[in-house]
Amino acid sequence: MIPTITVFERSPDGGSGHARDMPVRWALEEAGQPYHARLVSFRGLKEPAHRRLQPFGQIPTYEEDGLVLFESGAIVLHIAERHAGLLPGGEHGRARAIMWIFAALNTVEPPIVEHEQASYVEHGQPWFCEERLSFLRDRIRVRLAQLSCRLGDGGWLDGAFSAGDLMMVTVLRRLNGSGLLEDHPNLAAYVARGEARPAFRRAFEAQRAVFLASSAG
Ligand SMILES: N[C@@H](CCC(=O)N[C@@H](CSCc1ccc([N+](=O)[O-])cc1)C(=O)NCC(=O)O)C(=O)O
Repeated sequence: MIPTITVFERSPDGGSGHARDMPVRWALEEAGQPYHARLVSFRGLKEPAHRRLQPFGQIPTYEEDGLVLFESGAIVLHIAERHAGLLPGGEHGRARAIMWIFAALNTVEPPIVEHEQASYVEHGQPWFCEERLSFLRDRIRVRLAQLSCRLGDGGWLDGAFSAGDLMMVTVLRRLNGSGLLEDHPNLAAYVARGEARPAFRRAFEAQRAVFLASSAG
């Protein structure tokens, strides 16, 4: 059975591939797995029909043979466990690849999202100030320096490309153009390497096509 994912009918990211259907699309493309994308409006996200799938009223969700999943990391792992190309064969390599999924979502992404929230959502709030943004950027810098040191001149985080790299590239590309990523040429090259993968390009163009169609309408 072909799985169905839910995606924004009109993504607030303007087709730049930062909404969280992107890693799911990318994983499905790496796995060579066709999928259906159900478009959900902002209003539809909050309606009972979608909340039965995703209690937080968000995308993405993943439905296949009666299974309903949410959380992009969990969906990527589910795909990776059932198709070749996203997790190494050996037990230790597999465990480390899963470790890197968590590192991306739990260690590297939080300061990035917190800085985005502060920049776009907290503007105008009494506590908003440039010092807070600067403090949050410094926290991102710490993680990027640590990751840059670990990656060194490696192609991927742990030998062959894995779901851990898919998630880490997804997280890091949110910093494209911020200057923070560019401060570490090996990280910028790592992200570009991920974005150059044919599976990434297919996923990116698919999500962008949805946005462009919504803009034409
Ligand atoms: N932990 C969940 C988080 C899912 C999530 O944040 N979904 C967001 C879209 S991706 C997050 C996102 C949104 C916008 C941009 N952007 O660049 O504009 C980037 C990422 C959503 O549905 N938001 C609607 C709502 O909460 O009402 C997961 O990983 O699946």
